Amino acid sequence: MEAIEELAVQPCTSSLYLRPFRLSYRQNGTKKFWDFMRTHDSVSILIFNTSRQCFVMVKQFRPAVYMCETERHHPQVFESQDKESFTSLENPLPAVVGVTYELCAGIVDKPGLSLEEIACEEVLEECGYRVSTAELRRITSYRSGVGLTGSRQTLFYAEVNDQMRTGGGGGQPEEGELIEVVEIPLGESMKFAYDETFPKTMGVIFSFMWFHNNIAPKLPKK
Ligand SMILES: Nc1ncnc2c1ncn2[C@@H]1O[C@H](COP(=O)(O)OP(=O)(O)O[C@H]2O[C@H](CO)[C@@H](O)[C@H](O)[C@H]2O)[C@@H](O)[C@H]1O
Ligand SMILES: [Mg+2]
Repeated sequence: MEAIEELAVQPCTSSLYLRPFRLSYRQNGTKKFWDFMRTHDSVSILIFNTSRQCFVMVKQFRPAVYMCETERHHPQVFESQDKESFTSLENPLPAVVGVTYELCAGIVDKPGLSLEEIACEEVLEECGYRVSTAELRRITSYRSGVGLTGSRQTLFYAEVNDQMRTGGGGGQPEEGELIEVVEIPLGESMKFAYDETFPKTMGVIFSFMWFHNNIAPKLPKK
């Protein structure tokens, strides 16, 4: 996962994944505008393995996170205004600065499928567990970015056990996905949640707290 080479950055002029727009409007008499992006909604799934009393999560290289870290070290990296040219990155930072811990998640980009069906596909592709839609519990949904995208993420909970594991997960190689499945033991989960040395999404922290409030009190005592 961590052999990232031949980095080059370029302005994005057209994309399947995001489209920038500017909305102009008048609010209580004041003229304003706001720049935003259209992106896909997403689903994410908190997975708890009851056989091993651990959370099943994914770890992956995130270019956006990597480039934020890169800009801190090389502030000029985004400065080129030329729409065509690539800026090659000399002496790139190690890829590990762009690797984050996340819930299993995926974008909602298949019009024929329900959120639950997409969630089950992601659990299988990314983590290797076969879960049916009836086994998912909807926790809630929220806006994952109100300033720039406004997109909605729906969070589910799934309990799995070792018998439901049908493969290693790891994402879809044909889509270029390279995902490492990681297990966080229940007993270490809140320490992990607040340990800033493990870069992670807010969904991880929120869902661990949800689990501790809603599921942990009802777990059979071991
Ligand atoms: N910007 C991009 N550039 C190039 N290729 C891209 C891309 N976005 C998606 N892809 C391609 O589409 C695939 C989609 O993967 P997933 O459906 O698992 O979404 P992901 O978990 O990355 O992000 C989803 O889930 C996370 C976690 O919640 C949300 O933050 C996020 O908005 C949502 O897209 C990627 O592997 C890649 O091939
Ligand atoms: Mg994903």
